Amino acid sequence: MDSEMVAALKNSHENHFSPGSDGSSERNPLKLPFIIGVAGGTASGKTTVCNMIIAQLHDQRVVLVNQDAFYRSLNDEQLQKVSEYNFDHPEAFDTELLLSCMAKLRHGKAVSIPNYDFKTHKSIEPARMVNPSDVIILEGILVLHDSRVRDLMNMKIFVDTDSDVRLARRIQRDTVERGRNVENVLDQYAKFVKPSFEEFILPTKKYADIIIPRGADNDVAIDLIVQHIRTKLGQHDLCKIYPNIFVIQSTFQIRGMHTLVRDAKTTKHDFVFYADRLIRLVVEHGLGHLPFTEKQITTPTGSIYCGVVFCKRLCGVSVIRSGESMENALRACCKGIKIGKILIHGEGKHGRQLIYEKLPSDIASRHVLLLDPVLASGNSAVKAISVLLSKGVPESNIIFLNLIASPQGIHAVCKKFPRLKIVTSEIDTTLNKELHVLPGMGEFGDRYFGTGDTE
Ligand SMILES: Nc1ncnc2c1ncn2[C@@H]1O[C@H](COP(=O)(O)OP(=O)(O)O)[C@@H](O)[C@H]1O
Ligand SMILES: Nc1ccn([C@@H]2O[C@H](COP(=O)(O)O)[C@@H](O)[C@H]2O)c(=O)n1
Ligand SMILES: [Mg+2]
Repeated sequence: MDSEMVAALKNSHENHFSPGSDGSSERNPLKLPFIIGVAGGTASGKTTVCNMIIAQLHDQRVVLVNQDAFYRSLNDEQLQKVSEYNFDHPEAFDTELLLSCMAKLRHGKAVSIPNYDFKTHKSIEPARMVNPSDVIILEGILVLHDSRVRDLMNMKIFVDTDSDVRLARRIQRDTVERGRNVENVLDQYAKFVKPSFEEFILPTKKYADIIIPRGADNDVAIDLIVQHIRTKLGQHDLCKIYPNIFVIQSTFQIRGMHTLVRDAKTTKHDFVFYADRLIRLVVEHGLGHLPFTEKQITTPTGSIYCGVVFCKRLCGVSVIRSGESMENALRACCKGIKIGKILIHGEGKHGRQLIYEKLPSDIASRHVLLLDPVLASGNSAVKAISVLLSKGVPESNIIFLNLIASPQGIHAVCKKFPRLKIVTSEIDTTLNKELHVLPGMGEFGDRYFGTGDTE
């Protein structure tokens, strides 16, 4: 990943659109759209980056709103002295109109947006009708300038392209598409565009969650952004429906590890390395859901530190065989933890049978961390959980840890066991006919233990 890429993706806290449980993308009028702001200097590639994001999000309803549409039309007096007009100043835009259009779109209403003409410096007929969508991308040089506009956004992006490259592109574009000559472009650039970039646009970079160096050339950044939007849209609903599903906060580090473990070309060695890293994160996160009591200690400086101690009566239970890959991480975090095993048989939609179990005799009095890296249909998980309950483990004492979970698996487990907790690192899109998770990561056990075809 590019070292310059800043990825402080924030938790969005509102009720966004997400696909239905059947994967359809019917709009639910009660959901708010996911709003992305894309700022950056002139000709940095904002419009091009947005079009790439839209193209890649082809299964979502996405709409692009350009801040340019909200340029104030020039009057005759201003037109006579157009070379003295600063189009790069925040006042050049009708931000009140932009806010009212965004408010309507945000609440699911179609809106008419002005159609700005760069040749006549005026809005022209016909205006553009924009329909409400699941994702709204607001793009323009100053979209991160006004705090009221920024506050609407769930994700803020700054496209950061070298200024010489931008000037060269601007000359090319404005002479071809915006009716200018080279002299006009250079004069305007020196007088207004460059100083306003430094005064108003560049300072808004600090508000960005993501900075994309090299604009549209940065395929990796665009791909990661698209994946993140998909994750947000897909995940949000399930987390709202089931308060007992916990998805660890997505970061580009985590997405990078998922990219490696999901890649069919990844070698066994790398698969194990990155799967282990992800497992460790999930285990640590899962342990954070155990009950704790407060404890004060004295540090070597003689100061008091108010801390916590976690419940010690634990047991890991791995679902053979993939779940055994998670045992080491659990042992590394909880010294001497007891580990039990459950083997379930049955494939596809057919029923599941318990083949073997080896559990501590006092398991009923322990908190159980159930280990299985992939939650697919949920059939095996439901069986394994039923075995634990039959041994007297209270449902609320079970934390089910996995790396990826399908929406179907989450529905199956969370509906039946609302008091148990699931901790996972990503929620995938769906299951295929064979009930394998998509996009998934293939046969986890084969890839981890080297029993498949991969090297
Ligand atoms: N990565 C790129 N390589 C080459 N040309 C590009 C690239 N990105 C954008 N352009 C071109 O540069 C010009 C400005 O890009 P655009 O996306 O319109 O920038 P902005 O919306 O930031 O002003 C356009 O003519 C576009 O086709
Ligand atoms: N009548 C106008 C209006 C705007 N500009 C310039 O457009 C730039 C913003 O558009 P980008 O696609 O480049 O982001 C801005 O820098 C204005 O100077 C113009 O020249 N004429
Ligand atoms: Mg543009």
